Amino acid sequence: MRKRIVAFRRLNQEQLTQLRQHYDVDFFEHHEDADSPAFHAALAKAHGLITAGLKVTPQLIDSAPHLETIASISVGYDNYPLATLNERNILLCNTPDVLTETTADTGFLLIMATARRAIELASWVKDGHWKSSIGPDLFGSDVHGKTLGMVGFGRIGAAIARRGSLGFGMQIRYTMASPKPELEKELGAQRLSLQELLATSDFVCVSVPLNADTEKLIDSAALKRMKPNGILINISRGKVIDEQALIEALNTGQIGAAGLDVFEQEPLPVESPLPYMPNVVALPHIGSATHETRAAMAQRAVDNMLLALAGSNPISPVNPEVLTRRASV
Ligand SMILES: NC(=O)c1ccc[n+]([C@@H]2O[C@H](COP(=O)([O-])OP(=O)(O)OC[C@H]3O[C@@H](n4cnc5c(N)ncnc54)[C@H](O)[C@@H]3O)[C@@H](O)[C@H]2O)c1
Ligand SMILES: O=C(O)[C@H](O)CO
Repeated sequence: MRKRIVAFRRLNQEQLTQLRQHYDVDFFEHHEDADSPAFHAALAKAHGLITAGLKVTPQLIDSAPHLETIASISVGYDNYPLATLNERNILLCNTPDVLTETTADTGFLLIMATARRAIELASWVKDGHWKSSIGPDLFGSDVHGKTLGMVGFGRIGAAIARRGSLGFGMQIRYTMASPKPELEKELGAQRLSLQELLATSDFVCVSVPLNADTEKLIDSAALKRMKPNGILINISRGKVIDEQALIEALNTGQIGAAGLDVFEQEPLPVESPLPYMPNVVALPHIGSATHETRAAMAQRAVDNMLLALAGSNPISPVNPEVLTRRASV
C-alpha cells in the first residue's frame, strides 16, 4: 500500500506531481482548510505532512497515528511541539539556507526604510503635502558608517551584517554565548554582552529563533538600554519582543523607530496601533516572500519529504536524533 502525504499550502503543480509519483497526496491549498473535517480525516491516514504556517499542536499529532515525517516550509520551527515529536519519533525537517539572502534583504529594507523614513515620506507625497523642499523635521538619519548590533548572528544575522559592513561601512556588533571568530575576522565584528550591544548600537537587529530562552528577550528593560535615537529591527519572531513595551518606548520617544516584519499575533489585529505610528515600518511577515525563494523553500520541503519517507537522510532535519534512534531499532 502506498504511503500518504498531507500537503498544506504553497506547493505548485510540479511539486505535487513529483510527490504523487511515489505517494498518495491530499493537498489543502487554503489556510481555512486546516479547520475542515477533510483535512483531519486525511491527517488520520498520513505518513508525511508538508506544511507552511500551520500551528501544529500535540493534539494534532495525536490525531495522526501513522505520522513519520513533517517537512516544514520554513526555517523557524517554533510552530511545532518538538518534545512531542521526539517522543513519537517523528522527524521534523525545515528549510535553512535557501531563504537566508532574501530574508537578509528584507532585514536591510527595514533598516533603510526606518532610517530614511521612506514609507512615511512616500505617504506624505501621496497625500499632496510636497509643496516645497522638505525641512529638518522630515530628515532621516544615516545608515552608512553607523553601528549595527546583531541579536542573533546565525545565517540570516550574518547575511544582514555582511550587507551592513561590506555595502555600508557599518560597525558590526553581536551578542552570542560563544564567539564567531570567522565572522569577527571577515566583518571586524565585535562580541558584546546584550546590555553593551543595546547601549552602543544605532540599529539593533533581532534574528534569533523563538524559544523559551528568547521569548520577550527584548523587554521594557532592554528597550530602556537602547540609545534614544536607536532603531529596532525585528526579522525573527514577534514574541521575541515585548510588543506592549515596544509601543510605549516608541510613543514616549525612548527609542527612535522600529522596523517590524513579525508580530506577537499574526495577522496583526486591526486594533494594533503599530502600523499607524509614523516611526514604525510594519510589514506582513514577508522576510522570504519572493517568487524565487518561496519556490525554493517548497522544493526543499518536497526533497526532505521524499528522502525521509524513502528511508534516506533528508537535507535539513531539525531533530536528526530521531534518525539515529530509528537506525538502532
Ligand atoms: N521574517 C521572516 O520571514 C523570517 C524568515 C526566515 C527566518 N526567520 C526567523 O529567523 C530565525 C533565524 O533564522 P536563521 O536561519 O538565521 O537561524 P540560525 O539558527 O542560523 O541563527 C540563529 C542564531 O541565533 C542565536 N541565538 C539563539 N538564542 C540566542 C540568544 N538568546 N542571544 C543571542 N543569540 C542567540 C543562535 O546561536 C544562532 O546562531 C528563524 O528561527 C526564524 O524564526 C524569519
Ligand atoms: O521561518 C521562516 O522560514 C519564515 O518565517 C517563513 O515563514
